[in-house]
Amino acid sequence: MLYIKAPAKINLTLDVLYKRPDNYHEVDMIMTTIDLSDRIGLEASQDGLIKIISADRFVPSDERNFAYQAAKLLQDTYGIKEGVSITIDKEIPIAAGLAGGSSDAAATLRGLNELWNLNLTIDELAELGAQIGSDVPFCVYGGTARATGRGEKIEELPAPPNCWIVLAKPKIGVSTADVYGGLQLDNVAHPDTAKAIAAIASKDYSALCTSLGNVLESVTLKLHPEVSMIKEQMYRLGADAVLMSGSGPTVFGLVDSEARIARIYNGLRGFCDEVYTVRLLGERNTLA
Ligand SMILES: C[C@@](CO)(OP(=O)(O)O)[C@H](O)COP(=O)(O)OP(=O)(O)OC[C@H]1O[C@@H](n2ccc(N)nc2=O)[C@H](O)[C@@H]1O
Ligand SMILES: Nc1ncnc2c1ncn2[C@@H]1O[C@H](COP(=O)(O)OP(=O)(O)O)[C@@H](O)[C@H]1O
Repeated sequence: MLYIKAPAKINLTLDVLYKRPDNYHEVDMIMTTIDLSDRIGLEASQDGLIKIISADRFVPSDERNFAYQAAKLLQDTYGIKEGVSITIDKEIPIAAGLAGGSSDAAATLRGLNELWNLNLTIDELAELGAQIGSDVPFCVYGGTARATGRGEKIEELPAPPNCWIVLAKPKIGVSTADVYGGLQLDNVAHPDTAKAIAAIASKDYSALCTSLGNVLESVTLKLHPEVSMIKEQMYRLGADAVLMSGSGPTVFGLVDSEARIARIYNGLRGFCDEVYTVRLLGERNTLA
């Protein structure tokens, strides 16, 4: 069995420029991976079948699973006759704005490249991944990147300044399509992406904290007031900066002192079931 880590991402910035004729939105965002990961196990089989095994009943076990789609795409594109059993140990909350499904697909692409001896480059894997979802190319590379286009054009960035991340996920699932669909671009505050990139380049933690922004908050916070409540609570408990990740509803806070982490974590546990303290991974994935 080959095991691969599939880390979650957060969006440090998420700007939407305009709606495109293909119904996607042109985005400009900074994403970075965190050490909250699913674990993907891959076992080759000779029957040609793709099987999904997961103890989590919310993980689709058929062709709706993005990891299934990744394996099928490789089989169809390269005429692979082998099959694979894909075991997904789910740690990343589902439909949370953390790209769990996309990361499972990306890890499956990286792992099957090795298991099926395909010898594809990481750029080729990322290009294939774009056929599965807009966040998959970023997840193939991992690390920290600016993503443009519909999210599939990836430009590597250096690791952000060292800090802790507190994540809190309210008990609601959010549909990415619904959130983009509800966006009204004439009345949103756009993040300063260039300032955030400069802050990352110079490892300036304070400047990074003041340059976070996500235009999708304008939609999700209106639909789900509990997300605003969690943001306020995180600020009150002492986080240096707080933002919703992706289309939500997960909220993350940046903290640069270990001493404050326990207070924020414990304070949030009072009224939110799913709270995590994680580190930024910063650097890119190795190929497998
Ligand atoms: C918002 C973000 C930010 O990282 O993440 P999540 O909240 O999903 O984690 C992404 O843009 C989500 O990417 P992903 O979840 O891969 O989306 P896709 O499967 O490609 O698209 C789902 C739907 O979202 C909308 N969509 C997605 C990407 C984009 N640039 N414009 C869009 O309008 C489209 O309606 C599309 O049909
Ligand atoms: N491997 C997978 N893990 C989780 N969800 C998956 C997976 N494959 C497909 N999905 C579907 O993708 C949807 C979005 O899930 P996810 O990727 O976790 O969230 P998000 O798009 O908010 O980052 C879910 O509703 C789920 O049914």
